[in-house]
Amino acid sequence: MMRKIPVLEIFGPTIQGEGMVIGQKTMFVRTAGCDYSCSWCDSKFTWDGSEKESIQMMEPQEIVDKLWEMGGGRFKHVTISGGNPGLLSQLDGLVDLLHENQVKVALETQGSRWQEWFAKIDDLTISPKPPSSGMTTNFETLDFIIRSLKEKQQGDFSLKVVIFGKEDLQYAVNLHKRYTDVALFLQVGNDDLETEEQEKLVPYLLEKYERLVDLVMDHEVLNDVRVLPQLHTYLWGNKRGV
Ligand SMILES: C[S@@+](CC[C@H](N)C(=O)[O-])C[C@H]1O[C@@H](n2cnc3c(N)ncnc32)[C@H](O)[C@@H]1O
Ligand SMILES: Nc1nc2[nH]cc(C(=O)O)c2c(=O)[nH]1
Ligand code: SF4
Ligand SMILES: [Mg+2]
Repeated sequence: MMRKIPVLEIFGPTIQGEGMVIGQKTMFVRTAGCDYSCSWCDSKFTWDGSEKESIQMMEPQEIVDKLWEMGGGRFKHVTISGGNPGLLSQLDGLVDLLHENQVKVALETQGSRWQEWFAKIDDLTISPKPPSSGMTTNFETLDFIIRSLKEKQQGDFSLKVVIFGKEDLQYAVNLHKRYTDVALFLQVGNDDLETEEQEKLVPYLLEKYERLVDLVMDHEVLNDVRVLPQLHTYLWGNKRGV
């Protein structure tokens, strides 16, 4: 019997608000559970136990049925995020099933675990965590993942680092030097995860975006990077399921 997938949210269609395919119309499947506990995680509910009761154990076909129920004929792209979907070997079946239905598949993961099914992902974002997260990168594992992707990956992949300050930027610089030929995206960190006052959040985050752009413009190593905001926060603030 196929192992079921722990799912916390299925939503969309919406736009991918981050990274390598920003703006892409997509559905989201958010899995439960993470091996990290980033201080600024905007999806803590996936791993802090607060929504344990809402986790649904689903077969790939049930997830596909739900996607079609919600998205109808209005999507061709599904993003799997979490939590860390990279913990779940059983996502292999979901990726295949989506491809059989002519749907492209993206993945958001932090690069702490490898799964063979990563090689089949169309748009794969690896987002290693900088010092502000409180997490430590295992570079042996990350080297293995990047090497495996270079050898096997059928789609595109990129690195994305969330930046909260100068130490994080230095981490991104070191990452860029280590993996020079992998596309690198720098993303503005959101440290106001609680506010519902979107009219205040947007100018606050825009200001942070400008500061990050300034820092990157002045940097001699960061000459081939893309600097992005989390676009969805500009539209919907800290709202969930968008
Ligand atoms: C919630 S995580 C889930 C996927 C995976 N665990 C990871 O971290 O890549 C999705 C993306 O949101 C980013 N993210 C989480 N909290 C954030 C915050 N407060 N500000 C900006 N980006 C954040 C993560 O770095 C990651 O790139
Ligand atoms: N619109 C939208 N774009 C996103 N990009 C990455 C997200 C995530 O939480 O993984 C996310 C999300 O939750 N919503
Ligand atoms: S790795 Fe991703 S989901 Fe896990 S705690 Fe960090 S930001 Fe949150
Ligand atoms: Mg998010």
